Amino acid sequence: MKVTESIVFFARFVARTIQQQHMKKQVGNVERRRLRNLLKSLFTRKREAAPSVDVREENSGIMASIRKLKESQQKLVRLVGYDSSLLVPAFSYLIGGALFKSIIPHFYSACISCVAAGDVNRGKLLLALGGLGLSSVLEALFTGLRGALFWIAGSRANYNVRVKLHRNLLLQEAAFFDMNETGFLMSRLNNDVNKIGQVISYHVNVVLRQLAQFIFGSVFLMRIEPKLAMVAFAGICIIALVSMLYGDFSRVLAEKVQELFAVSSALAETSFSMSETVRAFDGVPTETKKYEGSQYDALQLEEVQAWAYGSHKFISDTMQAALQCLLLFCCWKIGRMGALTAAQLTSFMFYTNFVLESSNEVGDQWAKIQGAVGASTNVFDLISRTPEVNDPESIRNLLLEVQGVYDVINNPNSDNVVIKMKDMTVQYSTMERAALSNINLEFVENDRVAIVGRSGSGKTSMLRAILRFYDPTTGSCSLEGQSLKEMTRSEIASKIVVVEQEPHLFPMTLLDNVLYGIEKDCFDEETGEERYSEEYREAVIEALSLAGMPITGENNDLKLSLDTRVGDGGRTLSGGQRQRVAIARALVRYPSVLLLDEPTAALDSKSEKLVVEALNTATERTRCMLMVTHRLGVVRSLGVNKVVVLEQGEIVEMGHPEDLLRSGGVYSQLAAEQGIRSLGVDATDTNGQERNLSKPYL
Ligand SMILES: Nc1ncnc2c1ncn2[C@@H]1O[C@H](COP(=O)(O)OP(=O)(O)OP(=O)(O)O)[C@@H](O)[C@H]1O
Repeated sequence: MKVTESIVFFARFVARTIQQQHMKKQVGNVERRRLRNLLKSLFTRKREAAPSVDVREENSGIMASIRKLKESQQKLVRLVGYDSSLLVPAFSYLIGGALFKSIIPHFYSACISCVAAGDVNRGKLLLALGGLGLSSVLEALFTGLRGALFWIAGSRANYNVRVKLHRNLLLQEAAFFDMNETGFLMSRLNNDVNKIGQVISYHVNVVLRQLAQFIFGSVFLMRIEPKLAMVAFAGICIIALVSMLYGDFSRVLAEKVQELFAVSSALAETSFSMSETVRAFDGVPTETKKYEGSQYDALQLEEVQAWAYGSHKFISDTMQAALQCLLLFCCWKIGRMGALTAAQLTSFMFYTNFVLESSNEVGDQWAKIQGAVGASTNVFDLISRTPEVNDPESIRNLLLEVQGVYDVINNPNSDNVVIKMKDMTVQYSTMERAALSNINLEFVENDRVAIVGRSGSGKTSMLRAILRFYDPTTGSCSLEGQSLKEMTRSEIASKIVVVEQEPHLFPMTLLDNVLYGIEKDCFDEETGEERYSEEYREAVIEALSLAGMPITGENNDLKLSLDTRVGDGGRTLSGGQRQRVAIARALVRYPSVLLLDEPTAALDSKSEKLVVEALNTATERTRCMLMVTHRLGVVRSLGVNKVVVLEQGEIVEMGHPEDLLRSGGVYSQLAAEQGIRSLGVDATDTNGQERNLSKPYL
């Protein structure tokens, strides 16, 4: 029985092993195919992207590499904004260090000759030893200084490029962020910029040093034996050619690897930011698979990079060794003819090695620089990208002021108009149908407007157009008589404040959140940091109190203070509390326009009551309030006097809410679905607004 069990067990084991081997083979085949496709796509895409023959010729080969490197260097120098106080000493130490390093073999070979020949002249040996010691110390000193300065240069490059990139990314239009995920941009900001710093602090530093050493070494070689030196240079040129070809290949691969890392980091960022949804829907395997897939692609290409490096190293080292043998053979022949002394031959071989090592290092670093050039291309493109929605130029501002004066003279009533949309169409580039079509609207002083409509009708798009997150495709949108296109971001932000459905707070104090965007006006001598003055602090205390979130007195249940930190996204506060902080943010600013985006949608009835009260207070401080909402109950509680009903991006109804309720149109239909009926009051009655406010929400 035991024997049969063992046989069955063994048979099962063999079967399982065969099955596993088969599966492994299949996976291996799939992986190989995947890698092949990856590489194929890499180079076919490169070919597809290649334009006409002439241009292709221009863009291929070593000259193109040099040109690309030159362009990148020029951009880099412009971007990092170095001044001579750093560059001049750095390069001086570099040249000094290289010079002393190239003198060392001279004294070294002199010492060896004295020792090998058993020279009795003590002075000669001491001179050689002294020269060796002095040049070694000076070389070490210059190397240290050069290393430190290039390190600083690399760090400054990182700092400057990163700050400029961060700023330019934040300046991009909203549509840019629809197309580029946060993680993708984060990868550009961190990984790619790091590569640039590394190139300057290390690779460029090494290449320049080796290049200088190569030049000084070559001078010594030429002095000793010009004909032999020419043979050495010919060999070095061939090795350099191989290195350059490898450098070109390395750049293409590095570009792709950085791209894959950026994709991968976008995936990670999304999965972290949606961690609760991932957990709730047991999405860990899905997210892991996606992340693993993108990392795996990068890993495969990195392995290709490693093999390419290994092959290059093998080829160039072998060629170098062959060249050394050839040179030794030539030295032997020349030595036999008595054309060179033993000391000269020793010196020549030292310098040959010296020059070969330098050229080898240049070849090695060249490939790494090329790799970093690949990574930096994307960074430069992002830094130089001009946003499609941007501030007007100063000259246009001037023209506009003239136009503004003209408008005021010709249209004296325009003062009263706060927001005006004229034939405004908003179309997202990724959508075929316009989100808003041919909108004509005017909101005047004291208007309290509700924009309603079914999901996807274009309500949020209207708010975005007013905030100038997107420019109208045709037509215009103006604020207080001035086209939004002619206003700077800071002008718009000083006049329009938005309270979102789920306001995002920064992981800072309550004070900093309420005053976000307002510059600190005092300097704290104790801490040496900037801070807000007492007036600002008092304004925030008042705003928080008016927003229904007092931080002083008995009603401060949560024991909050201005310096309480609210955590990431404001997670230490409830939805209603976050909403009230956002309202306080609006209250301190006294904006011309208050925009509300579903302000009470995420709240329970108790919080809603508090938030509505706070919103009414905030609305009193503005010229005009505009609200997007699905919950029509809030239309009454906020005393809305004008409702705009949208359907498929067009205005289908507009008027006083009570009129619309009675008219039996789309609005009354939407209201009926929520159990809201007409109050039966005369909507044209000027006191109607106050009466409605005292009514319950629904
Ligand atoms: N960033 C965007 N890129 C492309 N299309 C968009 C974008 N935002 C909205 N849209 C499209 O524009 C149309 C209007 O969307 P919008 O968000 O303005 O509607 P909404 O009335 O606010 O909807 P909801 O009430 O569901 O929030 C929709 O068809 C939507 O798919």
